[in-house]
Amino acid sequence: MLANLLKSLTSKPQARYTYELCRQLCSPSNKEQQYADKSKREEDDALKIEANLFEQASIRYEPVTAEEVLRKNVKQKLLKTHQEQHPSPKFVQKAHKQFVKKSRQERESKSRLIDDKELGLEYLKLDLNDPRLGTLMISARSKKRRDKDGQIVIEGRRLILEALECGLKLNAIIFSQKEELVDIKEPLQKALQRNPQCKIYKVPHHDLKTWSTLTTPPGVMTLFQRPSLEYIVRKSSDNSDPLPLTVVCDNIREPNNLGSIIRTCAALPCFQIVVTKGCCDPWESKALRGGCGGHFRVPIRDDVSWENVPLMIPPEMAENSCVFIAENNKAKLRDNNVDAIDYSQVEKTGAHNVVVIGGESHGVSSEAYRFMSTVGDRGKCLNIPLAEGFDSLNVASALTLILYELRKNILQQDQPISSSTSAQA
Ligand SMILES: C[S@@+](CC[C@H](N)C(=O)[O-])C[C@H]1O[C@@H](n2cnc3c(N)ncnc32)[C@H](O)[C@@H]1O
Repeated sequence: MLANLLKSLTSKPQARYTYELCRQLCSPSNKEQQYADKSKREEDDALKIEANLFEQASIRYEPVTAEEVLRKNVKQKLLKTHQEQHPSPKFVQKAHKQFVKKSRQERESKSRLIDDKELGLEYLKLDLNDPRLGTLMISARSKKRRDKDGQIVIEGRRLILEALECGLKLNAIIFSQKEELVDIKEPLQKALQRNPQCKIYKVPHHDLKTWSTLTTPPGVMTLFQRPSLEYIVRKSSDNSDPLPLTVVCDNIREPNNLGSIIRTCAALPCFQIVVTKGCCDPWESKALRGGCGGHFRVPIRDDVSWENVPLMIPPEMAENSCVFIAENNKAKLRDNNVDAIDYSQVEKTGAHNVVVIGGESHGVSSEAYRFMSTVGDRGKCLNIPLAEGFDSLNVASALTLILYELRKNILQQDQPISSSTSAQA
């Protein structure tokens, strides 16, 4: 009975030690025992050497005696308990992943597919904080992912209609109130026929608020595929004859301002917009909102370095191009040793015309002045006179005035600057 009790305890290290002690005490003769111990030690040593040899080799060492198997199991059990009490970062990461996966599966099983006959749409109703919404929105909100995946976020019915009208590919519709879709259900249905993979989620308004960039988010948000430059170039020349005007945005950091600039350029319409490095992202949600659909109608060349700006001028017109800088800053004019003329006094425009507009806090850069100097006398600084005490106009307002003045000149002028005039210059 005692032997059985002791054996049952051998799985625990302390009990095993007690068992060994008892076994020694209960042994018949000390000499016999010493002999048995010696041979046991020798056997243990031999096994250890064998184990070490196997550890070095590619063959795995496996215990050969029942006692060793027992010892190995105890060791593994202790190791497991230690890992549970002091988990490694890798273990924690794996456990976290499993947890996220499990909770996602649980949520997915909870969400319901709704076939809405009134809207003629089939959508998934998601619970609060469903990770599928987060995954979708992160890809469109980060600039890096936006550039990679080419997705843009468009909020509000009016802008969504603009995008649909311009034939952009619809990738997702996220809404919180069904009423928001009633008015636009037909164009939406048409867009869905073009892309049946489009995801449609009805989400709690709180979730929509979390991902909206607007203070009062409308109840509907969409993800569209950003149109390619080639697509817009084709569309813009199909729709109307653009004026020979390129607007270069220099240091524009405010998305609302960039949006307004794009809106004006599309309204004119200009030939293209060049957004130099250092400006904000024209495809950012606020800029898109400020653009009122202008983004889908005028070609935008984004993230252009100043050394590449001259390459943006159509080559066949490069010889006969004018460069205009909108300037309000007298110190900069002095530093660059140039005079400004009144914006309404432009006498001649070129076969192509570049207008540079500066940023809210930095104004026009020195690179812009260097660029203007490359066209000699066909480069001019334009100033809009302001009342005493006023430094400047808002960038979009200043550009609008200058562009419409140049438009008047271009339309009046039948012929581009003659080569003799430019030679005289
Ligand atoms: C809001 S202003 C700020 C300029 C900046 N703080 C500076 O002083 O250089 C931004 C840009 O709008 C244009 N702008 C504003 N007011 C103007 C004016 N009165 N005449 C010509 N351009 C003007 C210029 O291109 C200017 O760089």
